[in-house]
Amino acid sequence: MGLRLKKTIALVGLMGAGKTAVGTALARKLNAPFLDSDEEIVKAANMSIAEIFERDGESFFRQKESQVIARLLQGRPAVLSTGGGAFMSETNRREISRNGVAIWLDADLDLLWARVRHKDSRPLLHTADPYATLRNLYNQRRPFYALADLTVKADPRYSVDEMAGAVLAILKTRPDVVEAM
Ligand SMILES: Nc1ncnc2c1ncn2[C@@H]1O[C@H](COP(=O)(O)OP(=O)(O)OP(=O)(O)O)[C@@H](O)[C@H]1O
Ligand SMILES: O=C(O)C1=C[C@@H](O)[C@@H](O)[C@H](O)C1
Ligand SMILES: [Mg+2]
Repeated sequence: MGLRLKKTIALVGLMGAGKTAVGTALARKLNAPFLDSDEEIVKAANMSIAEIFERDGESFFRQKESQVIARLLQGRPAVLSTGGGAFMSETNRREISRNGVAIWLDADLDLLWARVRHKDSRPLLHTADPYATLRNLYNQRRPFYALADLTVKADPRYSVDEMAGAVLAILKTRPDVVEAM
């Protein structure tokens, strides 16, 4: 039995939650397009996110991020992986709820840290104590992520594909988002 996506699913959560990895697997399961706001910004600017932060600053990045998210939400229903900070913006939250459904991939701090610690592609973690920075972001941002329509708790034992399956199981309880065909 196939499933048809009726609205765009926006995945939200901190760096390392799996928005990109799980989103890619979920889109495959739903036979839907996969979009990643970070990736779209990188393509349009022809620069990495770290380079954009360095050259133009975070607030410029946030403006571009809002524009890209608004544009991507206008297309046909898709799985949209958002940047880790996108859901902090009230404008972005409103756009997402008007046009789609937000799902928080909720991973514990230690799991997030295990996944991001060896990569230097995340400019916000270019600090003297990146673990403390991640912990601060985790504490500041959880109340905002909790505003998402749905939450899927990440289990450290899950593979990417199993986590995508857990998201799909929750989506099946939402006939306004997916329908059997
Ligand atoms: N069960 C799992 N769920 C999600 N990611 C997993 C899992 N197991 C391993 N990973 C790995 O953890 C990393 C998650 O990072 P990913 O880039 O998907 O996060 P993100 O939420 O998109 O972060 P960012 O906000 O920085 O873009 C990937 O390298 C992924 O392969
Ligand atoms: O958590 C954040 O604020 C960010 C997460 C990444 O997805 C990128 O959007 C960027 O590195 C900022
Ligand atoms: Mg990502």
